[in-house]
Amino acid sequence: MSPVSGTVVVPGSKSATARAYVLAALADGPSRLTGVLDARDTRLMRAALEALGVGFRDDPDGTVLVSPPAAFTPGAVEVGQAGTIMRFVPALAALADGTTTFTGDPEAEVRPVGPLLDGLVQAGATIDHGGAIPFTVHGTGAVPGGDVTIDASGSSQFVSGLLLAGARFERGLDLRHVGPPVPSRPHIRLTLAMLADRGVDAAETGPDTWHVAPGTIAARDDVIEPDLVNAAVFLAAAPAAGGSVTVPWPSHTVQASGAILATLEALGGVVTRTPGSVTVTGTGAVSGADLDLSEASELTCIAAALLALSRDGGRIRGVGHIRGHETDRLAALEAELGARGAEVRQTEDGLIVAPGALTGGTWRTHADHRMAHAGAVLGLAVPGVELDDVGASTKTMADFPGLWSGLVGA
Ligand SMILES: O=C(O)C1=C[C@@H](OP(=O)(O)O)[C@@H](O)[C@H](O)C1
Ligand SMILES: C=C(OP(=O)(O)O)C(=O)O
Repeated sequence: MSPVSGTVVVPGSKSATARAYVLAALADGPSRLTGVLDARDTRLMRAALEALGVGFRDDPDGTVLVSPPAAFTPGAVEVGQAGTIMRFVPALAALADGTTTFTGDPEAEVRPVGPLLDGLVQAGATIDHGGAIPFTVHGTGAVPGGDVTIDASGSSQFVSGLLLAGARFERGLDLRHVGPPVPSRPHIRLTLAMLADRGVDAAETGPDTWHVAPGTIAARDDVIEPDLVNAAVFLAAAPAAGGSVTVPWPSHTVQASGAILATLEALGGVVTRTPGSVTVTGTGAVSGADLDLSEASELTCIAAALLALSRDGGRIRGVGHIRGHETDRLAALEAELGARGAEVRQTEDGLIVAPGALTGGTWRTHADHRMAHAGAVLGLAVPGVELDDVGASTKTMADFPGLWSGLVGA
């Protein structure tokens, strides 16, 4: 593989777009959003909110005007595979007067959602559920709120899903987590930051407790940052193939910027920052590493692919909960990297990756966008790796193949 060289403009953040749509739907007036992600997850989020009575208007300048309804209407919500929809929208359905059903892809039906729904029930909502999709929310037009205790070790989105709507509960929300550590903490910080931007009095009040005061959520025009996790896929091409990749990168962000860049650096990338961009340079020699990805578990798939390309291999810790992501990512990585010749073993909270003589062949994406990214990264250094379904990448990027071939030229 010849070295890569180029700049990639990555679309808007999935996580920020989902929050901006939900908060605009809950707000006290219309919000204009710029730079939103247009991919499967966010299209389905719009459709879900539309089903609850929220208005969307796409303007010619690319901005989206979101108009909240006077009161949410009940409807049918299709989540696809999106954790953000299955965990963020139920609270809004509980604020509607009537019954809302939630259905999704077969892969979504094995993703955990029980603690979030139990939390809403503790807040006074009525929900029929068996801990997973499909489930039914019987809204009464109001949620009493108050004290809620859940185990959010399965997903930070259980916390975010309650915090986002907590101000609209009659008594607000006092949320406590009890259980093993909550993963993906930067995503909770993103939730709190976006609530603060909208005038909501919401804060982490202790290591595992959060308070949201009751009140209005102010409408706000907002500009969505690029998706830094998706940017990492392109940056990872530099250590995998050698060369240099630049992406626009906000100077100040509450996305997991530090964890993402530290991970790429640990794997052999040389990171250079300028105001507004990041460049990663590599030699094609990937470094072995022992990585704690509990703050940035979405990086696991590309990190495991890079470790398989390294001379010494390494370990990934702190990501046991990703067995409940779009697929069981630890099992999928063990299977696909193993099939290509790496020695990969699951641990309780991650993976041990020992390099082997890697060979080409079919890389199954397991209907998971981040598995598609991992296969693409691996294929830069291993001839003949073929993804069975690059279409899985449309979950969070409408045109990953176009952006990828624009960078790597194939
Ligand atoms: O709130 C969010 O936008 C997200 C939170 C994280 O979920 P987990 O806490 O389940 O890892 C992350 O992995 C997911 O891609 C997006
Ligand atoms: C886990 C992910 O997504 P979701 O928002 O569906 O949980 C992900 O994008 O890696």
